[in-house]
Amino acid sequence: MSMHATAVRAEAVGRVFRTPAGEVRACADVTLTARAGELVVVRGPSGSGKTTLLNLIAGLDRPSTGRVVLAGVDTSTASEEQLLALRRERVGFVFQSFGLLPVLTASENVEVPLRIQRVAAEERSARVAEALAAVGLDAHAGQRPAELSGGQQQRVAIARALVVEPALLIADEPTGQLDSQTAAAVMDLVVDIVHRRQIAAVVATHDPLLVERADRVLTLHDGAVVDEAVGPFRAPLSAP
Ligand SMILES: Nc1ncnc2c1ncn2[C@@H]1O[C@H](COP(=O)(O)OP(=O)(O)OP(=O)(O)O)[C@@H](O)[C@H]1O
Repeated sequence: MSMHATAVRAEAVGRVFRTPAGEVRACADVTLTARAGELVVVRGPSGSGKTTLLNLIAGLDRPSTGRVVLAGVDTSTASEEQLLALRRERVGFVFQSFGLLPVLTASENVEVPLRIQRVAAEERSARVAEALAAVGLDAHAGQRPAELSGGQQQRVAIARALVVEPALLIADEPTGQLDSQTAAAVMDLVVDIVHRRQIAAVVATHDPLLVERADRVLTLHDGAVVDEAVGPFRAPLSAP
């Protein structure tokens, strides 16, 4: 993959939900591109459509209008099987609630996506060890989620997202349950991983520290982009 490969592109995407109370336009005419090594932050008040947009670009949901091209595949015309494979192999997910399985150890949690992909045992253990080391948790591999701090649990979730070597990392309020100091450490880790591994990341967050580090910030209101800003820390394209 080249340095600036497009991991996902949403083109004039809309999503309408039909409810007993009528139609809800959760996403309206949103265009967004996330390239390898880029951190895109999506922010906006509660109900502004952040989760809806993340679901669309991650291939968990399909748009009502417009299109999403994820790892080169148009999600509107892809089959359910293709979408499932795309999500498993190309997308890493991190959620506010961590989503770890409580009976499994940290390394077993990280191993789950590789088991689903039927990766051989020897390769699995090498990749799990590498992913846990990348998030600084090698010493905690045998501990269950309840035996880890919130920040450590979120780092396990990040390792689980990374172990598939995704083109796209999707994170929905990843630091929402963490105290500010732990949140800052987790955000540093995410930013470092995005840049070092050249993964495209789209993160829904209110956290000003992450907004500050973003390459692009989209602000949503009632499903529509009301502001789009280029981050101050983006390296100039023609750096000497
Ligand atoms: N499956 C659904 N069916 C009907 N309406 C939905 C559905 N999913 C979301 N909505 C509506 O779409 C709008 C956007 O919701 P969404 O969850 O995307 O917002 P959000 O910005 O992620 O909010 P929060 O910050 O509170 O998580 C809301 O009005 C919500 O009620």
